Amino acid sequence: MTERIAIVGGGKIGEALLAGLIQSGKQTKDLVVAEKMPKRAKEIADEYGVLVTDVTTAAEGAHYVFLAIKPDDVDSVLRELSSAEDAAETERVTVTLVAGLPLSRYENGLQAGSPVVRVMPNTPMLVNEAMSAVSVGRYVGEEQLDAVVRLLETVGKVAVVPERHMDAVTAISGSGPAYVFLMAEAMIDAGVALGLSRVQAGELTVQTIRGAGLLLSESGLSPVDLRAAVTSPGGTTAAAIREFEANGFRHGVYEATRACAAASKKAGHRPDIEGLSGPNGGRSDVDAP
Ligand SMILES: NC(=O)C1=CN([C@@H]2O[C@H](COP(=O)(O)OP(=O)(O)OC[C@H]3O[C@@H](n4cnc5c(N)ncnc54)[C@H](OP(=O)(O)O)[C@@H]3O)[C@@H](O)[C@H]2O)C=CC1
Ligand SMILES: O=C(O)[C@@H]1CCC=N1
Repeated sequence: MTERIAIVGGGKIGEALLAGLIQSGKQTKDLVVAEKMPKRAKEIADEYGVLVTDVTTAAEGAHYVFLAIKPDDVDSVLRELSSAEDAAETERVTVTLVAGLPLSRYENGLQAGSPVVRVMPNTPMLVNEAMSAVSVGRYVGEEQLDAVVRLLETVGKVAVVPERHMDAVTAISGSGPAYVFLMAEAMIDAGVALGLSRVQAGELTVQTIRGAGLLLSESGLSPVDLRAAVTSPGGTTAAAIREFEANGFRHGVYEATRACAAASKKAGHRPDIEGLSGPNGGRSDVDAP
């Protein structure tokens, strides 16, 4: 039997998931998207040839419902999903991609005993190169977890992590692509400042990041060894690295990822979001403030 997958939210990450699943061979008839913005709904339907509809219709008969919505939209979607609990024999697994919000939040919002998996993916999913970290809710069976992991593996790599690590994961792999793109932007601007054309600086930068990424993932060598191999004694790279260090590059990365993890943790604490209770906003995996 083919498995039907619903994606609620056709934004950036919802589209990345949809595109990745289609590229990996999923049939469009087994995919459905719920998107509330009419313009965006039409774009998704035209581009990918999938049914784009409302949450209730999308969830009907779906084996997996992926939530790719912003935290503020979660409560209303959970209410819709809960009241739309279908009569089908298949048990639906809810897979949330939302940053910050704990599993308990969904388990409390859906019907009692609903299986929920929390995932922190990233946008390279668009080209089947995602890094997805997965935490498992308490009502998820082994087969259900295996099935979600298999689905996510069609669009990249998957790691299963304890939920208490999700804020850190968000700071490294969830938001991580943005740091790399920021580095690319800065290198292109720097190339222009050194007299290269923007097009040429772009080509040099993109291929350098691509090549360095492949070397890092395929050579089996550590970043320390790979950097040392570029850094000839008394040479040009050493001059550049000295400036990076003097300008606090490493410190900047520590501080930026700390701020990111804190923002993720804060999302799980927000008292203004209904349904949260207790000092940890319903979370059992964080220390009381
Ligand atoms: N972007 C990324 O790299 C990553 C994002 N995430 C998580 O994914 C989630 C979505 O992020 P992102 O894709 O960037 O955000 P977007 O704003 O691009 O996408 C969210 C989409 O969901 C739509 N939506 C909201 N409520 C409903 C509803 N009830 N029914 C149907 N559609 C709805 C929104 O419509 P409207 O605009 O009209 O509200 C919007 O189009 C966030 O929670 C984020 O934490 C996780 C990992 C990486
Ligand atoms: O910026 C955000 O909130 C989302 C979560 C991880 C990446 N993007």
